[in-house]
Amino acid sequence: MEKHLHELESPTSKALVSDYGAQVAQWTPNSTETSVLWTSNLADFSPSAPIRGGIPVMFPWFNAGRFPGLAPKHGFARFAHWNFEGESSDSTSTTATWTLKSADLEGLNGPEHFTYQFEARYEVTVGEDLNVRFHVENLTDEEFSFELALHTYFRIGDIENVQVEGVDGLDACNPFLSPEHFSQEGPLVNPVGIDRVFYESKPVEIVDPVLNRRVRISATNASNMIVWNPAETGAAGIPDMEDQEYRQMICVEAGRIYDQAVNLAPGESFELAYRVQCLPL
Ligand SMILES: O=P(O)(O)OC[C@H]1O[C@@H](O)[C@H](O)[C@@H](O)[C@@H]1O
Repeated sequence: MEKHLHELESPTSKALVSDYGAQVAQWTPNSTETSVLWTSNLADFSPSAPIRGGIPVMFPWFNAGRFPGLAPKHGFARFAHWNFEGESSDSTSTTATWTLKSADLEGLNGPEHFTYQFEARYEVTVGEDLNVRFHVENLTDEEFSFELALHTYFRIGDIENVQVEGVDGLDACNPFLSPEHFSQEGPLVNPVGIDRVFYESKPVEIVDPVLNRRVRISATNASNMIVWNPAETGAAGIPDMEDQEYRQMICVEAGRIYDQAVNLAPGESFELAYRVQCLPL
C-alpha cells in the first residue's frame, strides 16, 4: 500500500484514508462486502488529485466560493498533504488524526484567496459507525469566514431505485437552476441528476432496496445538506468517472455554505461532526 494511505481497523469496520486531503476513501463494516463509501473505478489514489469518491473535505470555500471566481474548485484543503498525527484504539474503535496548518500550504493553488493563519484538525473514527470531525481554529488577529462541506460519495445499488428520506419540509434550493427557495415535499425518489442544497441539516437515510440497507447520515453544527448526482451527462464530463457510474453513487453532504458560512473570531474554533451508520433495511 502506498505510504500516504492508512488502513484503520476496529473489531467492527475498517477504513482507508489518504494523507492527501485527509480523504477517507473507503469505509467497510464487517457486515458488508464492499465499502459504504463509493469510489470510481477510475479513481486515482496517487497524490496527484483528490480521489474521486469517499469523503473529500471542502474548505475554505465550496464550489467557486460564495463570491464566485475562486479556484481551485471546492477549496484547497482536498489538494493539501495533511499531517498524520497518529492513531489510537480501544476495545470498540480506532481513531486517527490529521492536521493542516496555514504554514503547510506552500506550493498549492488557492491559499492566496485565504491568507489567514489557521489550524485544522480532522479525526476519523471507525467502529460500529464511521465518525469524522473537522475542527478549525482561527490563529489570526482578525475574524475570518469560511465555507465547509464533507462531500461524501455513497455507494448505492441503483440511482433509479433509491430514496433519500428525512428531507420532507426542509427549505431547499436548486442553485444551478434557480435562486428560488422551496419547501421539499416528501423524500428524494430516484434522484438522477439532482443538485439540491438544503438550508437545514437533519438526520437523513439513503434507503436502498437493491443493496438491502439503509445508510443513516447525521451531522452536528452543519447548516446545510447538499445532495448531488451528476447523471450521465455530468459523469461524461468528469474524467475520473465512467459515464454509467452515476447509477451507483449519490453524494449526501453536510456543511456550512453560502450565507451559512462560518464567521470565526480570533482565537475561536469551530467543529463539524459527521456520522454514517449502515443499517439493515
Ligand atoms: O468534480 P469535483 O470538482 O470533484 O466536484 C464534484 C461536484 O461537486 C458538486 O457539489 C458540484 O455541484 C458539481 O458541479 C461537481 O462536479
